[in-house]
Amino acid sequence: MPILALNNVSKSFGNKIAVRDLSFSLQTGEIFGFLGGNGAGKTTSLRMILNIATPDSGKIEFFGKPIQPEHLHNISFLPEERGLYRNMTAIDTLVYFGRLKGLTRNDALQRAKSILNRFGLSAESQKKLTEFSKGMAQKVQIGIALINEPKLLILDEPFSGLDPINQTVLEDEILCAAQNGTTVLFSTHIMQHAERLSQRILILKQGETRFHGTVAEALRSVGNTVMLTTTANPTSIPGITRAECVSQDSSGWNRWAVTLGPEQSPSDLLLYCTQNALPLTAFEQPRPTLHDAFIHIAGNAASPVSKAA
Ligand SMILES: Nc1ncnc2c1ncn2[C@@H]1O[C@H](COP(=O)(O)OP(=O)(O)OP(=O)(O)O)[C@@H](O)[C@H]1O
Repeated sequence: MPILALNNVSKSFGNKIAVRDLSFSLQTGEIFGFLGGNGAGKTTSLRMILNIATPDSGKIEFFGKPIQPEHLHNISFLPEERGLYRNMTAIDTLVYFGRLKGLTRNDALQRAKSILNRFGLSAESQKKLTEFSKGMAQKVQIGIALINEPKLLILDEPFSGLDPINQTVLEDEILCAAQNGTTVLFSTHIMQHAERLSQRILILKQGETRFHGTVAEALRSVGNTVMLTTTANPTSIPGITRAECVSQDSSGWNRWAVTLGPEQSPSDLLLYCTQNALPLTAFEQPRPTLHDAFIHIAGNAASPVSKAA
């Protein structure tokens, strides 16, 4: 049985459809990337999952049932809008939330110390949060989400505001939690995190699901792109759907990004180039990234074959 299942969930604000017919389910221990541009509907969806906002239609179930108060001990949420009791110390804050989530005082204290240590905050454990920087306070808030070792961890933009070292610490925490059986649902604008962490992703655009599948499937959707450095204009080569001159050289050797149609392979293109004596100094096939796939899926519609600038 899935830990969480959404079926055709929709929500509007006035005339604005924030989320339309959202459906997905999460299995134990998986890391699911919930992606979309600004205003795509990610936060609204996460708020509906947590019963903070009510869907207009559709069904959301935890362990096969509508959300119940007892589920809340097994779910943690890092909201996009962070807020803490600033007059408490870091350690007291973590222990307080650990106790609220049902831990004994001793367990809460041990876990709080371990979390502060992992996030490099042991020396600051007795300092009040008023003395903390934004990023340090965010690490405490992430610690609050982790302290009960939840079955489902929901993180809204967890990497924003963290420096690169702490982003890596958080990636490791997410991977470690998943290895221990926690299911992780996280939203992000930073595709590198989603590519490294997620088994499956969902991409929203203006409330609509544009993609739902594995990272490998998303990468395949970009299609084959080949980089050519040539003095010729490749726009008329048969089988290519798009050719964009990405840099020009005064000697006439221009670099082109060429997208191949579904029937065309890079080796077909290379054969065509050699058989037709196309002057070439470079022929590269870059691996697409999730960033490329995201732009392809959630960006503007692909433009037709474009000529050199
Ligand atoms: N309380 C609200 N009242 C009116 N409109 C809202 C409200 N909350 C969200 N919206 C609208 O719903 C849409 C989705 O917003 P949401 O905050 O879910 O997007 P998001 O994907 O989390 O965006 P971002 O990445 O910028 O945080 C937006 O058009 C937003 O203006």
